[in-house]
Amino acid sequence: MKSTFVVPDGLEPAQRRSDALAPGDRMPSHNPMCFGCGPDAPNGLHLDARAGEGMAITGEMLVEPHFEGGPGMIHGGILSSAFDEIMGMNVMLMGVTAVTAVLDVDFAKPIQLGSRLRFSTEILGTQRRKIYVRAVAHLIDGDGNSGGDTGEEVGGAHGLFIIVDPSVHFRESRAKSQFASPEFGA
Ligand SMILES: CCCCCCCCCC(=O)SCCNC(=O)CCNC(=O)[C@H](O)C(C)(C)COP(=O)(O)OP(=O)(O)OC[C@H]1O[C@@H](n2cnc3c(N)ncnc32)[C@H](O)[C@@H]1OP(=O)(O)O
Repeated sequence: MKSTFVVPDGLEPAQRRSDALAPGDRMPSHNPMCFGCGPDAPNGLHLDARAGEGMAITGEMLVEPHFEGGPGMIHGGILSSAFDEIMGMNVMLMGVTAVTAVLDVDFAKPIQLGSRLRFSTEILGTQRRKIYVRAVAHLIDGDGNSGGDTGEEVGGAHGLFIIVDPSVHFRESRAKSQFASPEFGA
């Protein structure tokens, strides 16, 4: 992966919450209207994420016709959103609420509409409230085999996430959401 993002030395290892999902379990959406993972978001990415081993998760996404940027190609903002979402879901393995402070994307190869993408992401470590995450995206084989990262690597990303108190961070915005959850102070 080509990147200028700097991951500091000496990170603390991230801790998986004791009741985290088992490897292979589907990661629940944190908000049904979320553009990235929400099942009810009408034009959303509908990322399907699964818990992995250790501090890793995976996800899959179909590149829909309405994700178009250049003719026949994925829009760069869509791929960025997918990386943001899948890395944000990765952080949920820790049982904390964190928001993206920095997103660094390597658009390694053009991605055509109709492709299926497989994302693999892992938490690299933490430093105080900061969580460092890395992800890659591969094409899933044309035969529909999604069992591994066997297709071409088409992108990569790093994310810096900052742990927040959800009852404070979403205090003013939550009234604008169709989704009300006690976790977000509703
Ligand atoms: C609800 C669950 C969601 C789960 C999945 C969601 C997936 C999608 C995730 C998103 O897209 S979230 C939406 C996009 N992100 C935002 O809207 C965040 C907007 N920014 C903020 O709200 C604040 O800037 C932020 C909470 C990120 C930081 O503000 P704070 O005042 O809480 O942090 P502070 O300034 O005290 O900095 C804490 C540490 O982070 C560092 N930091 C903060 N922003 C940084 C930055 N931009 N670059 C580098 N470092 C940064 C800062 O230097 C410091 O490091 P040290 O511990 O070493 O002192």
